[in-house]
Amino acid sequence: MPDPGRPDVGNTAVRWDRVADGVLRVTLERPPANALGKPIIEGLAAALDELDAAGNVITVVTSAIPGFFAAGADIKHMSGVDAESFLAYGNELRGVLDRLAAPNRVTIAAIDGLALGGGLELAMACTLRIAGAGARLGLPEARLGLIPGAGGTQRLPRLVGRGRALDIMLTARQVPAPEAHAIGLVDRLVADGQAEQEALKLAAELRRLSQPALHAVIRTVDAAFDLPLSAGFAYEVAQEQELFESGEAKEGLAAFLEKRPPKFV
Ligand SMILES: CCCCCCCCCCCCC[C@H](O)CC(=O)SCCNC(=O)CCNC(=O)[C@H](O)C(C)(C)COP(=O)(O)OP(=O)(O)OC[C@H]1O[C@@H](n2cnc3c(N)ncnc32)[C@H](O)[C@@H]1OP(=O)(O)O
Repeated sequence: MPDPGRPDVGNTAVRWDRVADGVLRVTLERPPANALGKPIIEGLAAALDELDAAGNVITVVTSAIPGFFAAGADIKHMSGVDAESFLAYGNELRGVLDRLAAPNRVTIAAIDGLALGGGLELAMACTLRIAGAGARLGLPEARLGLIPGAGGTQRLPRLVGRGRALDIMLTARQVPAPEAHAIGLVDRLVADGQAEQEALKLAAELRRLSQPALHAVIRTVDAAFDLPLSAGFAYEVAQEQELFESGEAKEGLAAFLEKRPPKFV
């Protein structure tokens, strides 16, 4: 289990700490708006290295900046780099978000405040999103002559459907959390300012379940978007078979019959 820490003394933009057995909190803190420049990109990469080393942890990604989850890619930096650097940093950011989205981990974005552009793309790379009632989410890249370039055009339609995704990206508007919850962009809507607390509570609940089973659920649900139905059913069966032959199902079934909590990995 990783100790509380930071990537290195020089990087204060991302820190992580264990808040319960098997639950890790990754906190973004880069004033004034958690812009996703190098400090956060590199900090997230270091936090992911720790997560990979820790194995079965549930991760909550949260912010220590009042009013912001993250305001997107760093405009101040973007306006000063050439196309090659822009592409390179974009690849770095996309790479980190793709690692975050890996199906062998459960991540929960705790959103209070603004999650815009790359900040929302970061949240959409998480397994689940919990938002406080005052949060606002959007992909306003069109205001800058850009498009969401860190997975937003692919992940948003999968969450809310083509029409709503186009509405959000074409209008570049901020979606209030209650609307985001109603359309499926946010999975749980909580009182304003309570997203992190609720995310940590959910993380502790999920950690008591079989992590291989949770990872298989994520893999199988994600496969549904890429496979024809019959192939999706076959993939589901294969995942079920693999779990049934694992120690997890044997432990889960035995624990039920013995009326005791299961001891999962
Ligand atoms: C060397 C590293 C290079 C890193 C480059 C990035 C990687 C490359 C990316 C490629 C992949 C694309 C990924 C993504 O899809 C693209 C984007 O995310 S584009 C950005 C999208 N986000 C936005 O458009 C939001 C921009 N911000 C706003 O609209 C407003 O600031 C706000 C959030 C609505 C808040 O408005 P206000 O309350 O009026 O407050 P201010 O505007 O004064 O902002 C306060 C303060 O925060 C600074 N700030 C806000 N957003 C950003 C930002 N995205 N980047 C940098 N700084 C930001 C703002 O400048 C103010 O700072 P201050 O002036 O006080 O110093």
